[in-house]
Amino acid sequence: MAVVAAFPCSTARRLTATTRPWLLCPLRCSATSSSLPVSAESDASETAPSAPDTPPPAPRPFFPKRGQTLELVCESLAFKGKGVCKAADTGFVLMCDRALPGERFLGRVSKKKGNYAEVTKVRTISPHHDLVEAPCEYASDCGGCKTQNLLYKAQVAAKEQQVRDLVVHVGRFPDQGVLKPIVPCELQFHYRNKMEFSFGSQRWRQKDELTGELSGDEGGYALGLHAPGFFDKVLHVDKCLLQSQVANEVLAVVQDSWTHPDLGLSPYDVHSHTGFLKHLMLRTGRDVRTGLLELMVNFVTSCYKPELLEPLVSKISTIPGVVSIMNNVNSSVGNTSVGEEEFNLFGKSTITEMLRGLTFQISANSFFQTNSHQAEILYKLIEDVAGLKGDGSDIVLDLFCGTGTIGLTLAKRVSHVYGYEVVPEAIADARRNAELNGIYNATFVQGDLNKITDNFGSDFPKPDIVISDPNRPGMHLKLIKFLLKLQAPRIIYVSCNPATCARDLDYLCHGMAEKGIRGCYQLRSVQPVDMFPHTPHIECVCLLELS
Ligand SMILES: C[S@@+](CC[C@H](N)C(=O)[O-])C[C@H]1O[C@@H](n2cnc3c(N)ncnc32)[C@H](O)[C@@H]1O
Repeated sequence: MAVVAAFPCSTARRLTATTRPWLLCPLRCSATSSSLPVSAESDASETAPSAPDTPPPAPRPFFPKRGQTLELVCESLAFKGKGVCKAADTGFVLMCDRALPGERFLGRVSKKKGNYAEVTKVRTISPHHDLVEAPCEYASDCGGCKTQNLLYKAQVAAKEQQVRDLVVHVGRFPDQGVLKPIVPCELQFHYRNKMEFSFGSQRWRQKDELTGELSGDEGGYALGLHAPGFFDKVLHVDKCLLQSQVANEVLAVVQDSWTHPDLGLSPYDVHSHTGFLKHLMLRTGRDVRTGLLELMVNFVTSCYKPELLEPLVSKISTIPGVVSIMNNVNSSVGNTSVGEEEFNLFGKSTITEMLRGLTFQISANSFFQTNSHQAEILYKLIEDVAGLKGDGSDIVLDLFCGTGTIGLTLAKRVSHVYGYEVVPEAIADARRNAELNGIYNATFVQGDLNKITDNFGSDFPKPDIVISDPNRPGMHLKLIKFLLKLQAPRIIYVSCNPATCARDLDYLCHGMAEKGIRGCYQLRSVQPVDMFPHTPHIECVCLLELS
């Protein structure tokens, strides 16, 4: 089915009605879909199935009103894990947060957005297919794990379907031939190597699980995760099933101690800009020699007062596995966890992680793939499609290289890697990681790939392989034009947003007639990978070859 609203128009560069007529001609709703104003009586003739050879009735125009209540059935999952529902006999799409495939519910129209509307769930009438009990007690509140109560097999099937819909409808590729089955994640819990919790002056909890309405609790200070959509409201959590056991131990110790009046610790208040503790970041790595987990604890505070942290540091440092305690001091009013200054309070100031036989040193603020187990698999898939010649002569261009991990894992079997990345600290990490692993054929350059000039490309030879791993907005048109001119034999497009990925694949393969841009690549494969079970995120590795 066409997931019309999987890619809201505001984020689309070129998904307009003129170039994407299916946006305005959504498919007929499926037999499972129903949406009747609850006050209206069902008209049997509207829902009766058609005789097999009678042509389908024309979709009926539908203009839902804000505040209108509809009975809906969720058909699939789309953008940001929202449930896709259709108004009966109209094909009109309504998106609902926390609706899961097969769920029948009452939804109230909260927003109208061009060719689709958003609804807020009011009440579940009958639950979704593949219902399981969410193991985490906070699953319905915290917003991180939107699909924990959906059987994992169904989660990955929904992700695969989402990629298929986007590749077909946004990318304009045939349904058959390019899409490979999704690679599930073996570890469905405890897979995240980094979590950031916030301190708050009040505990919030969801008053209404369905509408997400919050209420303040008298229970005192909070340490936990932000309520979905709120920068200033913290939901208190004692543990998170996505992080390692040792990280949960540390969280429990901090929770037990930090509010004790004798310690004089106060949470930072984002409105009054007073208070000390801003965030608690927990990063898990592995000792390169023993392979055992090692943990970095990073307190982000509004000023430098190590004496205030001392009682917590002495407790936490005794937990086996804790090898580093850091303090990032961030005196700005912003909510970021990166400090202007960083201090080491205990142990080392970096931890390590291994990927594809290389060692990476990770500091409190380094970017690193957050699921190390699945990153290993992702990078192996990248290497498999890279089609290295085997004689060490390949030139690799690693765009959006972050700390250089993808390029570095290929470096020992190629002639040279050129990496480009906008964040200076990530480039510094990439250079350090190269040295740490004895790699001297990798050059990392800081630069903004959204602002390339005609000169771009003069500093490196023509690559045999381009790897492009942009963040969610995808590639800038300037960069796409550059790649079409460069004509490298292969492009491996690694994406964390299948919608912008499908759009960019379309440009690279089919061009853009209205701008006189000709595509010159063939899409060979799209490999979805589940890096983050229970969340809406989907990663894809796509192989393009010069036509
Ligand atoms: C999805 S991450 C990929 C990181 C790396 N390839 C990896 O596997 O660890 C995207 C990277 O693109 C960088 N980035 C975002 N916008 C950029 C831009 N305009 N120019 C260059 N790099 C950018 C981000 O800082 C981030 O490191």
